[in-house]
Amino acid sequence: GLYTASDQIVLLSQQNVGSVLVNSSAATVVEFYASWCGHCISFSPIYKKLARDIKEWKPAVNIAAVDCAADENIQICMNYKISGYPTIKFFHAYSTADSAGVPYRGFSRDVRNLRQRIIDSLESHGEPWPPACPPLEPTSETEINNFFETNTVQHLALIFEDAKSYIGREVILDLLQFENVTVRRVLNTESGLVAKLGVTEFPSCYLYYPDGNFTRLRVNFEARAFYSYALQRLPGVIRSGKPPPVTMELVKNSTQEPWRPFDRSRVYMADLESALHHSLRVELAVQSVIKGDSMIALKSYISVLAKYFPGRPVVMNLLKSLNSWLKNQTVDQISYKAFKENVDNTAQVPDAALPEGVRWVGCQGSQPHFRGYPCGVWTLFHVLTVQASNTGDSDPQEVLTAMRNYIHSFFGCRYCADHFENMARESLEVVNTLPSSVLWLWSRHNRVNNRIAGDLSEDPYFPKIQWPSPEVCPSCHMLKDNGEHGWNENQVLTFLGSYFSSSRILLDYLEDENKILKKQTEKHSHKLEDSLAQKHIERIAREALDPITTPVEEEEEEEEPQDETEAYEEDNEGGEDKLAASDIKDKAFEQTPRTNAKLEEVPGHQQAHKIPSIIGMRLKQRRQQEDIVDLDSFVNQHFKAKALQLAASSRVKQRTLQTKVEQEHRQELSLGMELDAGLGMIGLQPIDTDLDLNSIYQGKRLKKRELAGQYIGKGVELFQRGHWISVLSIGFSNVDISLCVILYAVSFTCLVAMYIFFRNRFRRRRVKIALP
Ligand SMILES: Cc1cc2nc3c(=O)[nH]c(=O)nc-3n(C[C@H](O)[C@H](O)[C@H](O)COP(=O)(O)OP(=O)(O)OC[C@H]3O[C@@H](n4cnc5c(N)ncnc54)[C@H](O)[C@@H]3O)c2cc1C
Repeated sequence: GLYTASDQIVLLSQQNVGSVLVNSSAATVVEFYASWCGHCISFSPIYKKLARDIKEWKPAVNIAAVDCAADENIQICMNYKISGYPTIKFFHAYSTADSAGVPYRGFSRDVRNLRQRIIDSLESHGEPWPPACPPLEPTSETEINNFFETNTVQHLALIFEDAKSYIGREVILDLLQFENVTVRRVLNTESGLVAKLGVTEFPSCYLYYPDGNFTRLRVNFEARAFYSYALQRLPGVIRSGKPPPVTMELVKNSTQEPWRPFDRSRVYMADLESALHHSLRVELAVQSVIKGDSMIALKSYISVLAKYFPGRPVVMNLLKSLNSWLKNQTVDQISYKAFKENVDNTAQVPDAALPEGVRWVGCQGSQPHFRGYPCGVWTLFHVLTVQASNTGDSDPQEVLTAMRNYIHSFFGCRYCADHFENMARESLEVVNTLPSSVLWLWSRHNRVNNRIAGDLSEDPYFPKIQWPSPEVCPSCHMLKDNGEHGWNENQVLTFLGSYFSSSRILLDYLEDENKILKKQTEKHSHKLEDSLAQKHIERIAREALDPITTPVEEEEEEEEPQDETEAYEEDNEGGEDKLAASDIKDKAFEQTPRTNAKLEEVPGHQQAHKIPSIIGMRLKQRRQQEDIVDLDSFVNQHFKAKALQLAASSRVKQRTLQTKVEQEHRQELSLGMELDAGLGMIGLQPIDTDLDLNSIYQGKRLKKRELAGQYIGKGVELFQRGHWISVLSIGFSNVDISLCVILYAVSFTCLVAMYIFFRNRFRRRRVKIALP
């Protein structure tokens, strides 16, 4: 069909037609159309616009449509005697089942005329007046004088106008979903009231209070949109069913974070960085492997970020290194883990980091579930479109396409993603200039605002409005010749250019760059330390898997490195050489998937592998410790022996069952069990086989490596537990063991000597007694 549910249009079908059109509390306007009909296609944008325009009238009027070209709907269209398309019919509230609706013959292709026609239809409803529809007739002085005797609302708004004007009735319906305000229309012929309030302009709007005081409503233009906007924002006026916003409560808001005061007319870098953090470290993490469309989306997203994000140098360095790494990926898929290592800058590109965690400022919500990330995404892409347009020579669709793809592939709210995709499909291709790309995103964002205004997801402190409001940008709004509200797009463009410009972005509440880098270095120190420990175990496991090409003594013969950096580098190189000789011939255990080529694009990358001195020191200590831990080596040898046995059996199995994935799984399982048994033999608890070594297992030998990895994983665990292996919590050294052996030998010799001494003595005594 030509419409979707996101168009604020009820889609009629055999299932719902009865409940929507028959005995409903709301009146319904229905378009009967055929999706193949040219007139219907060209009318559909007007009908959608009408639905958006009178969205607030919903309790009184629904907008619906039915596609008569769909087989399943033919019967509906026959029942309503539809003979041409498009046909529009009005169904009064509480219509009966035999009602055929009132046709709008020769209806206008103009939203304003259609809206007024709907008001005429509503007014033509006989008695009793439907309760869902507010009174639309003009009020009188007597009624106003007695109004507060029977009503408790805070505000009474009076719209003075002539009899032909529809503004009063439109505003009454626009305020239908709001509490604490009542709107009535007063005709210019109501001379008593006109004189009492001194009204000279028609239309004009006055607020009338219980004590008889009154004040004129100040608006930029005396028109429907301005009255409605201003009245909806009066103090105490709330959407039905929403809690009233209380400023004090917001300051002690219900989120865990302290409230950060902010200027609503500015963009905050903290929001943009928070959006990046959430997007790159949380939202993308859902896909463990990024491939196909997602890979294209990710590349274009990171590319526009690297190009246009107006970030701090430290963040820009990170985005650029990430972009070059992604660009150099020749394979059509990557693991999220590999990507994340780059986001966390494990290669330690100098002065490059993305702060971790979120600090919402302009995107703070009054409750944890409001605002935050989606607000950050919108803000981020508005900033990017404005930045791109400032460059002057970019592809007008570059940022929008990146956004479209990102939202399509990754945005967690799938419902939102589908709607956004519909909008993009509908009109993105018409964007052919940089200013039009800025305006496209602004107007589509406003469509979303219109659609979700009043939804549960709306933060009552930050209501969805058609943005920017007349207060924020008066010149963006204008009155068209027909009295309708219009946008002055040139002014809007100027406003957006300034609002989202990099020079106006506030840097308040940002984490200090040095702190971010320090935190990152500390994190990497721990990671490197762990990886060195892991390398040690890998070596043992490799020896276990292939003792012929990797002599066991090799480790003992290694020379002490000359300095800390060397120690790390030698260790790295040695590991790779030995790998080449081992049974696992290809580079299964490369520690970082990042290639050097990509780093070259980032200034100063040469220092990337320089390890912090703290790591080197720990490395030295570890080597010295190795010399005295004999029981460690005992455990390692024991493990080697066990691993050797298992590896031999795994090789045999693998040769015969190479391609049978299922059987490999079984094999892994049994190996795990055997290994657990082996660990049991050496007095350790069986350990989890769930060690996550995916990032170092690449290429076609994945399965084979996984098997080896099981051993290495176990080894790492063993190493961590057994490096200082203890019996009854006591550590033993060479000297301890030697003393034990000597003591044992001495005590054994003493016992033997005593035994011989006493035996000889007893023998001699027996000989004496036996003699006469
Ligand atoms: C692509 C996308 C699609 C979404 N679709 C849906 C959906 O279908 N349903 C749903 O419930 N939620 C949807 N959301 C979430 C929703 O739009 C809001 O982001 C969310 O409710 C938070 O609202 P907010 O009050 O922070 O303001 P947001 O709408 O997030 O706006 C953020 C900030 O941008 C500025 N702004 C507002 N309007 C405009 C504009 N027109 N142009 C430029 N700047 C503007 C304002 O300063 C505002 O504070 C979507 C989000 C995104 C990113």
